[in-house]
Amino acid sequence: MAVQVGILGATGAVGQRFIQLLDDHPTFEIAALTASESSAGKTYREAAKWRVETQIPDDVAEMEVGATTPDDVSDDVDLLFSSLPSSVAEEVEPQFLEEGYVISSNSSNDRMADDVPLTIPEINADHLGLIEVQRDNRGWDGALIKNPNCSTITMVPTLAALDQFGLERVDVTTLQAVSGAGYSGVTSMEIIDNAIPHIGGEEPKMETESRKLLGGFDGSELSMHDSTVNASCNRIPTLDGHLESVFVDLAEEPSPEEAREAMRAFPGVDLPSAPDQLIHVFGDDEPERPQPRLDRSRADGMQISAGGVQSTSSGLKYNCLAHNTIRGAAGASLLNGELLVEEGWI
Ligand SMILES: NC(=O)C1=CN([C@@H]2O[C@H](COP(=O)(O)OP(=O)(O)OC[C@H]3O[C@@H](n4cnc5c(N)ncnc54)[C@H](OP(=O)(O)O)[C@@H]3O)[C@@H](O)[C@H]2O)C=CC1
Ligand SMILES: N[C@@H](CC(=O)OP(=O)(O)O)C(=O)O
Repeated sequence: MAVQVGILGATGAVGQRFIQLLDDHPTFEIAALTASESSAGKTYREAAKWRVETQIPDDVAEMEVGATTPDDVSDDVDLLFSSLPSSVAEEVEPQFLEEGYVISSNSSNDRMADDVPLTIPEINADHLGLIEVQRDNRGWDGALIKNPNCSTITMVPTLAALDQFGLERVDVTTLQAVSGAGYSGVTSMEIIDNAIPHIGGEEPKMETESRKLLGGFDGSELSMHDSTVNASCNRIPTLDGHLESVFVDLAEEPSPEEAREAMRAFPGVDLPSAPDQLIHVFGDDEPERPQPRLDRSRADGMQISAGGVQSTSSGLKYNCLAHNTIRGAAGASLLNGELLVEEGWI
């Protein structure tokens, strides 16, 4: 039977991606859409300024948008996807959790909380065990699970693949697409013919979230991975797709080909929205790849790409890329929702 899902913040940039990705989903059926008070009571077609390249599915277009309160969401909804501004999510998500809802959230609040699973299914599905700890700590009947920041999720699968060689230090510089800032985040006058070498709050997120994702879980407590991570985050005038230049120090000295093979061989998961191969790796015959325009839509935007792998004096350097609003946002929450179903939490 279909799992009934709701989307909190359904009219926004990430909310629209949820609707696109949930169209014809084999397990999930959209049963509730919420947004701010100014959208509540309107049909989705009236409320959303639709900007995704595919059309609004007809059944969704005519659904009524509710306010973002538990009273406006039916008890029949089994799973909520959350794409609210984090300041709003911080206030509203606990109201739903107290009512027993399970939330797969893309918002950044609570990502680093000790009792909140921050999960990429291919990397650390075992961290879902924290839900028991969370329920004990907070007295919620529901459960809160987060996916990481879009720049973090672009890099972490490659780091997870290289950790078999003893990951000690990471230095990363990002080239991030404008869609990450939302539709009104950077103006055309600011970004055309330009690059902005600062994205507020982004660097600490990459430096901490990646160590939580790569860390261990002993059944009751998380431990952070003991590498050092330094990030420099930059906005450039691409629309979608974050490209990152990564330098890693490793305890061992794998050749570039061994590193490429480790990334290629990194296992995927058997979930409906997961790519068959998590990381697409370009060989040294294509040193100019990955590129945002050419590679962001691999496996419907769910695959990570890597290339340009070369040795350095202390390890390796390479480039990686992911679609920031799909693998980096709505697709990441969707995959976590599929994991919650697969593991019996819903
Ligand atoms: N864009 C991206 O690439 C990424 C975004 N994120 C995160 O995802 C979240 C959503 O981002 P994005 O979709 O770009 O944001 P948008 O501003 O495009 O959308 C925000 C959504 O939240 C709703 N909303 C705003 N204020 C309230 C409120 N007070 N009460 C209830 N609902 C409200 C809006 O409804 P209404 O239309 O009625 O105003 C809209 O549906 C953010 O936390 C962001 O940081 C994370 C990773 C990547
Ligand atoms: N800050 C990211 C997008 C984002 O909203 O991240 P987070 O989910 O950590 O708030 C970007 O600018 O590309």
